[in-house]
Amino acid sequence: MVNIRGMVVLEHNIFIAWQHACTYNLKAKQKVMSLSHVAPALPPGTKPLANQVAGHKYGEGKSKLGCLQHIDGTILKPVQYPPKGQREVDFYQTVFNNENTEEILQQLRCHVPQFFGIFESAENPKIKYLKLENLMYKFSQPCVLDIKMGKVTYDPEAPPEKIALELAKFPPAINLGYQFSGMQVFNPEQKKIVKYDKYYCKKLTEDTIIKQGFGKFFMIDSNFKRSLIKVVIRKLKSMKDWFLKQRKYAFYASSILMVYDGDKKQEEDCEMDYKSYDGIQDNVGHIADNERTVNGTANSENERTNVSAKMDEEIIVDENIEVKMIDFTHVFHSSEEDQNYLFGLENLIHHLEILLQDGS
Ligand SMILES: O=P(O)(O)O[C@@H]1[C@@H](OP(=O)(O)O)[C@H](OP(=O)(O)O)[C@H](O)[C@H](OP(=O)(O)O)[C@H]1OP(=O)(O)O
Ligand SMILES: Nc1ncnc2c1ncn2[C@@H]1O[C@H](COP(=O)(O)OP(=O)(O)O)[C@@H](O)[C@H]1O
Repeated sequence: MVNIRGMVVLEHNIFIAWQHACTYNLKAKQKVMSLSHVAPALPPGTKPLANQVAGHKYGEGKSKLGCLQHIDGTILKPVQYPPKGQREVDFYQTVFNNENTEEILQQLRCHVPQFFGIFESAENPKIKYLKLENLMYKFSQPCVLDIKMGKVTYDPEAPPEKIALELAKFPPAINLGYQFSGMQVFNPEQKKIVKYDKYYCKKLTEDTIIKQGFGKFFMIDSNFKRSLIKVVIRKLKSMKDWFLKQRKYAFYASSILMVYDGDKKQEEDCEMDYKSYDGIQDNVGHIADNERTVNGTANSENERTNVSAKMDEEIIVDENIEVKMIDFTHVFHSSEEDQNYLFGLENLIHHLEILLQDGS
């Protein structure tokens, strides 16, 4: 049966979007084409991504397209309308192209989810998906935080209307260089997930983001996860090192996703002496600088064993949290330092260090 009211609303929406397209650009016109009032059939072995905290969700929004989870442990992210979708496809295909031997691209791989190619299902070959590592897969109760990076979140091709929209979304981003898009935390005492949606995130300010943002994510009030925060800081510093070296890309509106298991007790005594870690990390496979004797040679076999034992401990803690860059729909080629992203990254590191100092 034809639902007249639904049809009228849909036609009205298409008309509004069409007007928008005329005043904006071709990109918006292509969006009109992808408007749909029904969710597409799910490819076999998939379901809507559970625990997704931000972005396009399956069955919702204008396109009804969203991330799916596959039983094989990957996620399928729909390729979005042009040019957004193609930019993200190009990005992953370049970074994971085994024939490309550029060191800077190979170094980027550890900071993004693994990419397993483009997927399409026989049922609906029009919809293409990026097949990606599911960063939540190994966790039984994932606590998830999506942080959108950059003081500027509109790309160089954005029309004035999109610029205005982005500036209005979260004005403190100009000073912070990042913003929370969404998060969820599992409370083990109450055995329930607490969700903080985009409306909660938009209310955060420069003054509240450390305690009401990161503090909630790491459950500062009940079970403050110091060891996890230290690992996050280290991973972010490693990301920063990559950004200081790279002159390939400018990342706009890209996110950092953090995931840990809310059901797992994070052992404080798993922590190693954090100060000694940098030396170890920079010399993987070698003896750390600060573990050497004054004449520069390693003390003894015992010390070698100590260092590798410490590294093993840290690796265990390291695996307890994922910190990866996601969402590359607004990535552009650039031969300059990405100061926009770096500014946010530096603030992020600094704010987590403050949380660590003041939190307990
Ligand atoms: O087209 P854009 O680039 O403005 O994309 C919008 C996104 O902006 P971003 O990619 O982050 O710059 C925008 O992202 P944010 O909310 O800013 O994180 C939304 O996802 C929006 O979808 P919807 O209107 O909420 O269904 C997105 O709109 P649609 O892709 O759904 O049209
Ligand atoms: N590789 C991944 N592993 C786990 N969850 C993911 C992954 N990629 C995205 N997500 C989830 O989906 C959300 C939206 O992802 P994103 O790539 O930003 O999509 P969009 O382009 O629709 O905004 C993230 O906030 C996160 O919750």
